[in-house]
Amino acid sequence: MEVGFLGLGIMGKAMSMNLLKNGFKVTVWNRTLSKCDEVVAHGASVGETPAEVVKKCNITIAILSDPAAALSVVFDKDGVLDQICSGKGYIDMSTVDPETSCKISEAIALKGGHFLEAPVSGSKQPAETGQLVILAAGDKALYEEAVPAFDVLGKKSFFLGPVGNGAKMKLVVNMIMGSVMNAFSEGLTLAKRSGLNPHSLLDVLDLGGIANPMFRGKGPEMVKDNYSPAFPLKHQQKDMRLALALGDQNAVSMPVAAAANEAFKKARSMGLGDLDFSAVYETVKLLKHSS
Ligand SMILES: NC(=O)C1=CN([C@@H]2O[C@H](COP(=O)(O)OP(=O)(O)OC[C@H]3O[C@@H](n4cnc5c(N)ncnc54)[C@H](OP(=O)(O)O)[C@@H]3O)[C@@H](O)[C@H]2O)C=CC1
Ligand SMILES: O=CCCC(=O)O
Repeated sequence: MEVGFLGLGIMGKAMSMNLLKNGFKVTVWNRTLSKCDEVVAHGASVGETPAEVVKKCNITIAILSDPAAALSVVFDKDGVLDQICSGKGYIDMSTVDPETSCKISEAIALKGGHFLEAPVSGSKQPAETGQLVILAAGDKALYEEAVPAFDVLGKKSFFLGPVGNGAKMKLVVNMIMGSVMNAFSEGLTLAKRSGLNPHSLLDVLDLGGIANPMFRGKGPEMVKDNYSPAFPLKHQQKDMRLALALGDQNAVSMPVAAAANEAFKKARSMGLGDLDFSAVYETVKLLKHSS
């Protein structure tokens, strides 16, 4: 199977390499073209523009930073819309808001093409090992056609119905994750400030009812102040912002998520946006004792 792949950031690079490893023919494009070199060394071809990739491949996957990037790659000159047509499918795996997905879907349908949104749960390591959770919605026939690729990229795929439902599910999940990360940061700080060993806290948490892979994976690194990026903090803050907008639209009061969003904004203002989202811990540590 031949697929196009747009966007070779942390996720896109790992996912396209994984497709190559599993025998797919892959043609890649990235805004900064030099980032294609490593995947090309592993057998990928390069397209000079998104349009060139779509022209060559019947299915093109994208995973880009945010709604502005997702829209630009489709609508700008030499973008996806230039070449999408009947018989071709476009799958956007970026985390965006439902409105962005719907806008892309409508434009592609007008050209006779097929669209699926398919944001993912899971981060750099699950992307490298094909253990993502795929939250697809939109064109069911395209979903079925993409299952062989999804089976390589993920451990489980969900088809959630009409376009927008994948984006909504992803935003709800990441809203919860961002709020939990803030509570975890406060807990680690409280443990340390009150004289406890933070490693003991991690051991206790890992044996209880709120044990989870995030505490297990990120906790020891946070204690070492290591925020090497798997999921960049700027993207987590984008997801909180988009989830809060979804809350506005649905009149859902979300004070916990709103406070978490403020902490991620604070972290961005401290220049931590390109670090892992666990660097929000630094905003809690920053608050000094008042007595
Ligand atoms: N990292 C993670 O753990 C996860 C991330 N996600 C989501 O996946 C998406 C990608 O994340 P990740 O790989 O971490 O992000 P990165 O920041 O590592 O990569 C972002 C990608 O988007 C491209 N890009 C940014 N702006 C534009 C633009 N205007 N036009 C074209 N391309 C653009 C970048 O190109 P260039 O190289 O030129 O800058 C790069 O390829 C995001 O929506 C994120 O929320 C979802 C699950 C997990
Ligand atoms: O969107 C990013 C999700 C990161 C994760 O699930 O660990």
